[in-house]
Parts: sequence; C-alpha cells; structure tokens
Amino acid sequence: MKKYAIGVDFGTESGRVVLVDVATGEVAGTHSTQYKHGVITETLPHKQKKLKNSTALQHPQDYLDVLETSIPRVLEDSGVSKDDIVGIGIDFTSCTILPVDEQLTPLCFQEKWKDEPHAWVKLWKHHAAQPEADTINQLASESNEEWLKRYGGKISSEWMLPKILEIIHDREELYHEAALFLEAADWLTSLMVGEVKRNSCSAGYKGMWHKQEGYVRKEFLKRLHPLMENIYETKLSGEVVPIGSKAGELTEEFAAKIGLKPKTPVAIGIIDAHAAVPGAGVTAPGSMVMVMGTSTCHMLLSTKEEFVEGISGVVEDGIIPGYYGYEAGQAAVGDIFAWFVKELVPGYVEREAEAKNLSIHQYLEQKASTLPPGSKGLLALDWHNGNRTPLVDANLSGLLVGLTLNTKPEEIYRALIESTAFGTRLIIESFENAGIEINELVACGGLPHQNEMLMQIYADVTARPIKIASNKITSAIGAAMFGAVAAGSKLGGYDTIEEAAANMAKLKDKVFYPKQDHVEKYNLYYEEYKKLVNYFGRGTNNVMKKIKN
Ligand SMILES: Nc1ncnc2c1ncn2[C@@H]1O[C@H](COP(=O)(O)OP(=O)(O)O)[C@@H](O)[C@H]1O
Ligand SMILES: O=C(CO)[C@@H](O)[C@@H](O)COP(=O)(O)O
Repeated sequence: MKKYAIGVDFGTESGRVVLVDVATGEVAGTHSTQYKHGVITETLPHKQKKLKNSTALQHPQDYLDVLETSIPRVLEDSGVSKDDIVGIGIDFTSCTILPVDEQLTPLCFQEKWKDEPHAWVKLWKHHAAQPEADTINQLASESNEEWLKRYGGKISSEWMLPKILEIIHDREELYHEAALFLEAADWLTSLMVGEVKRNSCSAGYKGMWHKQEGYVRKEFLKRLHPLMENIYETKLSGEVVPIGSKAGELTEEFAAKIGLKPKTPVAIGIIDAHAAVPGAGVTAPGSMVMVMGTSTCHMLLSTKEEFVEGISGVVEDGIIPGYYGYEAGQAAVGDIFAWFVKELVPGYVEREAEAKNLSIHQYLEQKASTLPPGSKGLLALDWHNGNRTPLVDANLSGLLVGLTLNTKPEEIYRALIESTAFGTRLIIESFENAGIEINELVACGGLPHQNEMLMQIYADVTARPIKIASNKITSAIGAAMFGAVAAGSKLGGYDTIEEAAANMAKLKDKVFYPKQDHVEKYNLYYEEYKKLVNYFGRGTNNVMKKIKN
C-alpha cells in the first residue's frame, strides 16, 4: 500500500498543500488557497485607520483556512485516504510573528484588540521596525556582541527582536497582554500538537538563538529596553526543537478540522527557503542551493561555523541536523529583469515578441542567447534593490557601464542577467574566503524553469555545474520530507532527512555544465565587476549614495 506525506508551504500571498508519495517522491496532488486578506498594508479589515508606513500585516485566520481548505481538497482530488498519510510538515516565510494569549489565540481575534495593528501578524516584509533594528545594530556593534558576527555584522528589521521592540515602543500595553510571541510556523505547529514548540531554524536565523550559547545575553537586552531583559524566559519561552524532529501528534480537535487522522505525526516547522535544501536533494556540505525567483537565497551546509562577510546567518541544526546551515542572498534577481522588461523595453520589441507569440522575457532570451559573453562590452551592478550579501547595504543602487549608440535591449537584458551571476560568484567567493567549499550548485524556485540561457550564464560565470530541481514547489516537497521523518520508518516514513531526500527529491535530467571558453571570458569580466563593487560599494567612496540622496 502506498504511503504519503503532506507538505504545506506558507508563502506571502497564499499557502500550498502538496501530497507526496513517500517511496518515490511523486506528487500525488497539490492545492493552493489564496489568503483572503492578502498582505495588509493600508488599513485593518475592521477599521479604516491608515496604518503606519512600511507596515505589512496578515490575518491569522488565512493560515488556518489554507489547512482547512487545501488539505481536504488534495485528499479528495487524489483519492488518497487519510489512513495513508504518515506525517505532515509545514514551512513558512519568516520572520512572520504574532502575539497570542495563554490559549494560543491570536490577540487580534479578541474584541478588545482587533483594532490594534500590533495585535496582528507582522509579515516578514513588515519593515516598520527599521529604527529598532538600527538601535540594536548600533548597540551590538558598540559592545562588540559576538553573536552579531553570525549574522554577517547586521541584523534585519524583519527579525523577531526589532519587531517586538517596535511593539514595546508603540503600544506597551499590548506587549504586557501577550502571553507569547510566536513565529507563525510555530503557532500552527503548536496548535496542531497541543503544546508550544519553537523550531530551531526560525529561532536561530530570526530569533538570535544559538545551540551552544542560547539567546542574546540579558545585559544587552536590558540596554535595549528594561522590558526585554527576561523576554526569552517569558514572551519567547518554549522549547527550541531541532529541525528534523517530531513536534508531536495531531490533536483530535485539529485533526477533525483539517480532515486528517488524530495522532498523525507532525514535524517541527522550518523556514521556506531552508525547506528547499532537502527539497532539492541536498543534505551534505559542498552543494549550494540557490532559491531563485524575484530574489535569490543561497543556502549551504558545513561542518564548521565560520564568520562569513554579509551573510544572513549561520545556525547549527538550522537546515539539516548535524550541520551548520548558512543563508546568504541577493536582494533582487528576477525583479531586476522584471523592471527592465516593464520600464525600459521599447515598443518595437513588444510588437516583435507578440508577433512570435513569445513573452518579452522569452523573446529577449532568444535574441540574447546569440550574443557573446560580456554583452558586447556592457557591465552592470545588480544593486537595484541594494546589496544583501556581502555588503549588507539596502541604500546601494544599480549601475550599467559600456553603453553606446548601438546598444540593443537584448544586450542590456543579458548584461543584467550576467551581473546577477557575478553577484552569486561574489557570494561563493565570500564563503570560499572563509574556508567553506562549494563544488556544485543546485537551483530551485521559479527562475531556473523560465530561462535556460540564464542557467548557462550562471554555470559559465561560476565555473560550476548546476543541477535543477524538477519542479517549482521544492519548499513544499521539503516540508513533506520532514513530515515523513516525523513519522519514522516504523510508520512508513524515514528515520533521517538524508534518507527522505535520497528517495523523495527529484532533479531534472538536464545539468548545465560550464563552457570552458565562456568561463575564461567571464573571468575577465568578473575582475572588472569586482572593481566596480569595490569602488562603489566598499571603503569610503560614497558616490552612489550621494547621487541617490
Ligand atoms: N523568462 C524569464 N526570464 C527571466 N526572468 C523571468 C522570466 N519569467 C519571469 N521572470 C522573473 O521571475 C520572477 C518570478 O520568479 P518566481 O520564482 O516565479 O516568483 P517568486 O520569487 O515570487 O516565488 C519575476 O521577478 C520575473 O521577472
Ligand atoms: O527571509 C526568508 C528566508 O530567510 C523568506 O522567508 C522571505 O524572504 C520570504 O520569501 P518568499 O517571498 O516567500 O519566497
């Protein structure tokens, strides 16, 4: 009898449920539920009061709707019985947090708090806590906090401590009222199993937890705000459970809501980009996983904890148990190509693409693939949305050099793609400079399925072969693998994530190998790219920011 695991991937606009055959990794069904309230940026659902700038909230009911709608739907559509589901795992965008009461009910569900924005879920892209992040970074660098190095020298306004400090500053009463602040992944897992469990991935990358040293020291927290001193024993209390563990079993009540059997094993949650690592079949050091879409996350495993310039973080047990998991990133990749296509492509190109029944991206790819490496002397800096790794500077802007009166749109398109590949090579070099080896690349996310030329350019620029995940739902598949591991082999799952990935991960047959003549040409261009990086992004030269401001 076939056995299945369920993976649920909670994104920014919707949640997707995938049903995966445990033995083969075949996808037996998927179903997505769009969040009814989407990303709340202007006003709360019940109140017409303008929210403050850079606010991005969500409605927790939307997450429950995903589980209650999409799980029964995949079972019904696939004809798979709930008796054959061995386990369930969820992944979530992060840091996405909410305040709850003792019963784990979100404060925004209460009449008293429903009109208070801070009672709602703060989505990862809620950036209103930037002043708080600046304060934390300044105080931490003044007092030489060791933990800051694990986060590349700066923490983000998207993370747990800035978001909570913002609540203390804006609405202290709500801070007192909250029994706990939870990552949305942990809120759902805790509801499913009936007790509070925090996952080591979110706690480590976004909550400043360290397996050996615990959380940030109290003297530092007290300097941030006296109310923060004991926050980890109070509002952030709860066992931190390593990735790859079972969080518990579905309660009778929750099982009834989502159409599964009570006592179905539930995996501890994980962040979306991190779930994509086993999802793409990577469970050991040496292979870097690139989750490529609007932006790119670079994920890597190692046996060593090193301080790497500008990374988003390094966390022991953060991705695969037993390894240090590294996350780095480029703040814009697909978004840069989208900007070019939308804002700068001339009408004649649109008409030619339409005549050939191609999207503008496809048409430009077709034309640009006949060009030589280096796009006829064009060189770009991929900083249209700032630089995440290695410079950690959101204020930087993009650049294009080498234009002539003969420059064509497809040449610029190719130069922009090449610049993002150079950005990835710079990240690879940052890891190598810290003594961490990268032999091959595995790409997942939407982009690798949309543009073959782009993948070839990445192979040529990085001089490494690139494998591609077989579908775009790699994070959800990874979450399902963790569900299978929560079940264990006795219940038809696996005992380790390594075994689960070996059997359930699927890669495309086609591998992009570097072409030697292109590698050599790109080496020359990359040296010039680095000169631009050093000139505009490092040291005392501030020209880019001066012009921008
Ligand atoms: N053929 C293409 N070539 C290059 N970029 C593309 C192409 N088609 C879409 N894109 C870019 O891919 C990005 C979407 O990637 P995807 O992984 O599907 O989304 P997300 O990051 O939101 O999950 C957009 O930024 C879009 O500009
Ligand atoms: O920050 C992380 C990973 O650390 C992501 O969850 C966050 O960028 C959201 O990613 P998505 O837009 O959902 O792919």
